[in-house]
Amino acid sequence: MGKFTVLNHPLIQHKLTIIRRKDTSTNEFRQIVGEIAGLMVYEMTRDLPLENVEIETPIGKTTQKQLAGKKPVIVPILRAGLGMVDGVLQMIPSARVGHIGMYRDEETLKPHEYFFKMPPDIEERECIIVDPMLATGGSANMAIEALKKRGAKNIRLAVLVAAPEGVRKVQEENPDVDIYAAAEDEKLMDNGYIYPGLGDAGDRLFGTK
Ligand SMILES: O=P(O)(O)OC[C@H]1O[C@H](OP(=O)(O)OP(=O)(O)O)[C@H](O)[C@@H]1O
Ligand SMILES: O=c1cc[nH]c(=O)[nH]1
Ligand SMILES: [Mg+2]
Repeated sequence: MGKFTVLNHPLIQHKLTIIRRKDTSTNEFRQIVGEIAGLMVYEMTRDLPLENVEIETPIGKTTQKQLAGKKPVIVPILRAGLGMVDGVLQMIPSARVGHIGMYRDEETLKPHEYFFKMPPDIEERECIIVDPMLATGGSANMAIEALKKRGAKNIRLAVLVAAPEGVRKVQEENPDVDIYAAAEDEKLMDNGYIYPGLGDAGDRLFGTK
């Protein structure tokens, strides 16, 4: 089964509380989602492989470390996942970005895919899916499966708020994928929102409600 890790660093927890507040402005919400995403990706990439590289400093030759292999790919699930991209790119500026467009039907809560565009060679890249909310887990599972269908082998998922139901569903259907969250909340409500959550992440990021 994939690991589920809550990244409960004090800075992450503090910032998450700010964006949960219903009075937090669109501007501040957007800014802080990016900051949390950057802190999360810093924590969740501790195990990325390194390789030796020969370099020359102004003083002399030396062997040092650099990230091994092809650049990782950040995969936001549109729309809300877009809010996490810039924060992640501040930590890994050379990462590639692939997009998966998806929305949940408000009645059935089933996800629908409407866009998919990845950089080449995703089978050789670490794929980091980003989406602020893991609710039923339907969107995350569909995104993971879409990536696997195109050959992706190393996939991890970063969400801000996870419902226990969504974590279970991803672990059951995609046991090879590790999940990282800033918080695990109490439950999923009948209407598909996470309690206490932060509301509709896409609407809060883009001011669409
Ligand atoms: O785990 P699930 O039950 O699938 O729900 C989570 C999905 O719902 C939200 O997107 P939404 O469908 O609201 O689209 P948006 O990002 O365009 O607002 C959220 O950003 C996730 O992608
Ligand atoms: O609470 C939730 C659940 C799904 N999507 C959101 O944006 N918020
Ligand atoms: Mg939404």
